[in-house]
Amino acid sequence: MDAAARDWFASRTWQSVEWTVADLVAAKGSRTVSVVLPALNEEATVGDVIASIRPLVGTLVDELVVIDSGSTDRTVEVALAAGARVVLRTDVLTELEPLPGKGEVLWRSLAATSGDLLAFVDSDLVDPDPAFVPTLLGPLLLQPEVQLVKGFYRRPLSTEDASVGSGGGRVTELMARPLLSALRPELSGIIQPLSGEYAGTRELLEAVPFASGYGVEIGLLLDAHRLVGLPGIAQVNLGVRRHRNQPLAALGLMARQILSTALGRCGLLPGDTPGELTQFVQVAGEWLPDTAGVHVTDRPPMRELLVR
Ligand SMILES: O=c1ccn([C@@H]2O[C@H](COP(=O)(O)OP(=O)(O)O)[C@@H](O)[C@H]2O)c(=O)[nH]1
Ligand SMILES: O=C(O)[C@@H](COP(=O)(O)O)O[C@H]1O[C@H](CO)[C@@H](O)[C@H](O)[C@H]1O
Repeated sequence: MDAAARDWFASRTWQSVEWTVADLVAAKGSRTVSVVLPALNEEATVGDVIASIRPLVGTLVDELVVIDSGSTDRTVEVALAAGARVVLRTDVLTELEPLPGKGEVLWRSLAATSGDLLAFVDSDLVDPDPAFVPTLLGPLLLQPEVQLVKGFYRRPLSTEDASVGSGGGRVTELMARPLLSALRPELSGIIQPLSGEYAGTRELLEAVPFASGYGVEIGLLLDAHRLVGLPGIAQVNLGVRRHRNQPLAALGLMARQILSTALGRCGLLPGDTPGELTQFVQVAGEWLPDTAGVHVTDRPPMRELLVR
């Protein structure tokens, strides 16, 4: 392991946490916390994810927001019934036509919320752990230098025994981790670089661009490293994380978006370069090409748009 990564791993990894919610509320002082759940057609799971966080609202958490990504199912209704505030991507920055993608709604969530600190939690989690948010917020509230906290966990695939499985994080293991080891070995100590559960300061999150698609996590990690260095980044053990696993072909498209963003952030590919991915499907015994466009736009740092 890269020497800097090894030193960072030793000093900024919490394998277990000693703080309580009460400790964090005391440390929070006048700072405010927004929890944001990006959601695209998550009617089956968003209610439970909200329920796992809602007891913190009013103490550790000041606002719990589902940012909807154009759902066509009952995500909005379920989220409202579960007690979250729901913001449609067209409700905010209305002058900008929404782009498709997870990063787009996370970027828009900065304009829809006011917390000094933000925590992002995916809406497709299965058996979400109420400790996720307090564990993520700990280093931000207790370590002044830290501006980005990534969660890590054992990730069973939905087809595996949840008590021992670890087959999840397929894009992480097969693409993101090898890519970071090649291009940014200092970040090779990050256990889950793509984890969808992470927290950051508004100061950092409004200072960096957001990749509009699935490249948002790798882009934020690379930009955080560029702006605040390893001392500004921490990682916390969240235990076990299960979610709805997409099929391999969908993860191929996700990986292609992540690759575009990472190569752009590392100066190896001009940003916003349109691309495509050709995959193959078998139809009546024949293998046929299936080509999809991959054009992931970066949204600019929010602070360039918002006059506070
Ligand atoms: O265009 C999108 C794609 C995804 N998501 C949300 O982002 C989270 C992670 O997306 P997904 O589950 O598709 O990725 P995976 O976890 O499979 O890597 C989930 O809450 C999705 O509902 C979103 O809001 N907009
Ligand atoms: O980590 C991964 O490899 C992918 C796919 O996970 P699985 O193989 O379905 O467990 O999931 C993550 O990647 C996305 C892109 O960064 C994030 O947006 C998701 O939140 C995260 O679950």
